[in-house]
Amino acid sequence: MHEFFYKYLKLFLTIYHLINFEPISMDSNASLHQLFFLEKSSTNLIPEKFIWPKEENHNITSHEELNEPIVDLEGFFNGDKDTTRRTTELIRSACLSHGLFQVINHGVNLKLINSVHDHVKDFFKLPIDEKLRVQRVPGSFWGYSFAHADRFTLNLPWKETLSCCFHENGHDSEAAGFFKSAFGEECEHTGLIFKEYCKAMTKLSLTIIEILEMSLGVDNSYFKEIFKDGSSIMRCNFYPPCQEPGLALGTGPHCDPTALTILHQDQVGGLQVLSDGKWKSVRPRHGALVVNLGDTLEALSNGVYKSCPHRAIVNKSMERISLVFFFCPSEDKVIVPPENLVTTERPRLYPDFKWSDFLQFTQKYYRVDVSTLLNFTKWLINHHHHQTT
Ligand SMILES: C=C1C[C@]23C[C@H]1CC[C@H]2[C@]1(C)CCC[C@@](C)(C(=O)O)[C@H]1[C@@H]3C(=O)O
Ligand SMILES: O=C(O)CCC(=O)C(=O)O
Ligand SMILES: [Fe+2]
Repeated sequence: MHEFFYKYLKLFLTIYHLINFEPISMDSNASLHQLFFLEKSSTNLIPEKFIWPKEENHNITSHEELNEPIVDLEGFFNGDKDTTRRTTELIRSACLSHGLFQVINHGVNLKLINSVHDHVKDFFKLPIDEKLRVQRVPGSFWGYSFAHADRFTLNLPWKETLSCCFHENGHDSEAAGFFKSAFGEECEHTGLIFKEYCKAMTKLSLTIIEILEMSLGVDNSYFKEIFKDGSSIMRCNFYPPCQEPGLALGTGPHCDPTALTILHQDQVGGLQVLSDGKWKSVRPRHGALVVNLGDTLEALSNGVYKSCPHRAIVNKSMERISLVFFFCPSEDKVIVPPENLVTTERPRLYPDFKWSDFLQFTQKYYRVDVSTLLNFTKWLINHHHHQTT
């Protein structure tokens, strides 16, 4: 199968060459991104579709680091009052400014994290034709996607992704079944590991939600209720090396539309946050997990806490993997901030909405960026206006 594919690709390249009268070599170092999008840029080494506007990709060489808190959760888990108060304060200050912090002693087994990384790496090393067998179909969150080329035509991200969904009370073997049916019996194990990882992430997400409730003085469990029975998204990003790291982006600037994101990055680094008008790097730390707030949490807190604007840059020589867990509310719960966060000085910032509608907006009508929530709000108001007139 593998050989057949490359023969086919070579044939395709030859035909392309004949049509274009251009010297083209089957360079074994050329990345798949290069080979798949043969529209050549006249001046650059990468295809035009991967080149982002100047204002998005500037400052790539700046090495300023974000000064986010590194929060140790051990004291909280042990029920230590003083430490818990300090933890809550630390998280509050990060959420008031840019919405990102890291956690250590988070209770997630480091062996499990490494094991997911190994499986993910093996998956992305498979020949492209095998990966395409589990290609994500539009509207679904299951499967493989290559530069999102099936969804977008411009500003393509320099990455491949593998995604799945996770529902606490879902079918026991959903992920296991997906891998087994796609790659055969021996891959059932990969699915089980994914499932275990998502379970651990859900547990940690609920812990963090509890701390966020305390930090906002919200009645215990108001937020928690909204997440009961929700279906979350797990996404693995693979960023191949890129000859023009200053022109491309691995993941473009955006805020996650979801509520809470727990991210594990390898030691290569590339995650950046927009803070005080500058892109700052989030330094990879062994064993730590990066937590950031998404738009749904900003709406839930009536704008008190900030959804974190971030992106991922690419690297000239190293590949990079990040494991991202997007914690989502239950589909039909209405996102309304609790009473104590709505006052005359701070009126409602966002209208009521259901997570299912917001998710649909991001998949059908809008490409997620740093202004998704604002534009969704406008869309909702417009939509409502049309329905009532
Ligand atoms: C609801 C979602 C849309 C995206 C996947 C989940 C959570 C985050 C979103 C995303 C990852 C943010 C960056 C841009 C995006 C297009 C991507 O690079 O994958 C986003 C996802 C998407 O629309 O599929
Ligand atoms: O890979 C990263 O570090 C960031 C990925 C990201 O922001 C996302 O998948 O939403
Ligand atoms: Fe993100």
